Amino acid sequence: MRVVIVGSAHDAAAYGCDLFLGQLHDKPTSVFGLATGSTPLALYQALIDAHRNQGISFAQVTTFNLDEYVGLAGDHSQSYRHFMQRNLFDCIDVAPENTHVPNGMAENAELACAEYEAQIMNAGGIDLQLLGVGRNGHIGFNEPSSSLVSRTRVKTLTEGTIADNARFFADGEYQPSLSLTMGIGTIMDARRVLLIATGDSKADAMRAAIEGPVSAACPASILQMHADAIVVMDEAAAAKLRNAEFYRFVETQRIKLAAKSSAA
Ligand SMILES: N[C@@H]1[C@@H](O)[C@H](O)[C@@H](COP(=O)(O)O)O[C@@H]1O
Repeated sequence: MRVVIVGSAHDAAAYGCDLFLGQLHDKPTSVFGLATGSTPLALYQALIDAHRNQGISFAQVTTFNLDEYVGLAGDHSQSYRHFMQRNLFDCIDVAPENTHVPNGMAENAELACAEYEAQIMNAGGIDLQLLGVGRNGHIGFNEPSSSLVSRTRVKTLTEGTIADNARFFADGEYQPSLSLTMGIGTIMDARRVLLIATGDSKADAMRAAIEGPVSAACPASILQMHADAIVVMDEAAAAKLRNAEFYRFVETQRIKLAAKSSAA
């Protein structure tokens, strides 16, 4: 696991944007796994800026989102489909038919989940999966106690997650308590995983994920078992890491090595 500590949320977004653009340069038909929530917004804006100001094209890209609320149609202002259209897809040249979000209105949710898995497989798998993290260490909507080998399925949200996400819903507005989410096994199948965490509310989750045991009690800890996982966080989210200085040293050495090999 590459652990990268940067100065701010903006720096974390810039680091993530570089990884996305590097992947896109190497493979214009890249398959990207995408996340929602407030953390990815700055990264998505950086991708939009790259499209608008550098002419970066996403026309051959395919995307799969981590999750969607059960019971919200794609045009509902609080659905994750609507979030993605508003915050990324409507602002770049990705082909609408190449963007995929689990169907929160599916008559048969189990079948919809199986179809989602098949779509990911038919696309050739995910090249780069973006993750945020919940304050309890959840990834996607895989809450603590989720099987570490789970696939896309319906999951019940914890009270804490519902409370954390209530800020996006008006008083009295229906807020779902169920979701369709890629499983932890689905996420781990991605060839590379990038988790971004910012703010002090994520410090406990990051310490558990990076320095704790691999455990369903902290789903993000599974990234310790991924061959190419990168965790980028700001100082606030890194505040409780015991070995922060070592991670900083390792990253500076990695950058030097990369510079040397590119100069060779
Ligand atoms: N399903 C999403 C997760 O994918 C996201 O990582 C988490 C944290 O969101 P934020 O980035 O707003 O803290 O919120 C929700 O639970």
